[in-house]
Amino acid sequence: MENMIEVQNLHKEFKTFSSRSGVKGAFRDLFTRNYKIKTAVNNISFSVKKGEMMAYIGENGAGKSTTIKMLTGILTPTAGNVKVNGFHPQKEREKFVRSIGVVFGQRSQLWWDIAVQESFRLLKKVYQVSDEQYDEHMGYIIKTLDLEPLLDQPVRKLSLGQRMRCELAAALIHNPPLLFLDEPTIGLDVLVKLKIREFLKELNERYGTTILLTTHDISDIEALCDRVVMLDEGKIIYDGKLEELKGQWGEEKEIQFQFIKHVEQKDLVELVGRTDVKWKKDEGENVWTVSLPNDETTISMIIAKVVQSHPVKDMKMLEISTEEIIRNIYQEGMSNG
Ligand SMILES: Nc1ncnc2c1ncn2[C@@H]1O[C@H](COP(=O)(O)OP(=O)(O)OP(=O)(O)O)[C@@H](O)[C@H]1O
Repeated sequence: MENMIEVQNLHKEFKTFSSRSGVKGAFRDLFTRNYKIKTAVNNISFSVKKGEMMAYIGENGAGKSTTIKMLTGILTPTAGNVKVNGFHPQKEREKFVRSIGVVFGQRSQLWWDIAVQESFRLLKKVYQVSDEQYDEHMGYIIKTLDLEPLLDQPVRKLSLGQRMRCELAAALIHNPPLLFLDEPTIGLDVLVKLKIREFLKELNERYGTTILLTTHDISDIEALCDRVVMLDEGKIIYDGKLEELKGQWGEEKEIQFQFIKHVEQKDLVELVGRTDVKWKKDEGENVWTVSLPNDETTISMIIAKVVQSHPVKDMKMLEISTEEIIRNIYQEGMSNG
């Protein structure tokens, strides 16, 4: 089997009921309820190859979680077919669950009050992992994620970054060939993010683990995924390489300046005097953002000019979020779906 995930014409609708107001309304609700149909995932098809690392992105409410819930067997599709690691996630639930690992940012696999080590032992039992397998595989995971100092701590005492590393380890106890990650680096500081990315890359190389992740952090995708599937209002609007997607918006870069003193827009515009360099006022005192062509000469020229003429308190390159990519694609009318 070449594909780890096969999705055909997958569709999910939610029925949401609304209540009518007043006594009369409540009375009428007794007999007929008003309901609306919300299509969360709209007839999508895609497949993921064994060993592939794929980013599944889209704005809030695009339908990412709903898709992943169907792929992991938590939700039943309204229509369509799903095959994951050779299983039907709902029909063969028990066997299926043993073949995947899941890390959902908000939900924890670990028990709050007991030591990390104890949680690992319980999960080892649940997944029926042999001692040898555990020692070999988890020994590697614990070492690579640097968990040794955390093993005796109760989970509630861990920082977010420490907990995320433990969650990852917990999801991998049975060394599943497929890993689902929902926002694995959200809220983490840069060093922990880097560590987690490094780890996932290594895992993929060592075991050929297939990884499907959702993220709002473009650098997660850059570091890990060759392929991006982008969802909008339940439909796939892009499926391809990040490079090509970047080509559609990558010509622009944004830099944010916080000036020490008040600055007028016309001063900034005159300073640079180019039409492909645009300034906008941002929230915060004396904060301005410039968008400009993404080439090094232009960028350093503009930074030099600005800093020479207006004392700067702070300056940062803005990371482009996937939301912006999507917005840009719309604005430029480049969606190909
Ligand atoms: N149980 C539910 N009942 C009704 N509507 C739902 C339910 N779950 C999701 N939806 C709706 O389906 C749409 C897709 O939601 P989903 O959670 O899949 O989006 P998402 O892309 O994961 O967003 P986010 O990035 O915010 O997690 C949304 O409009 C949401 O309101």
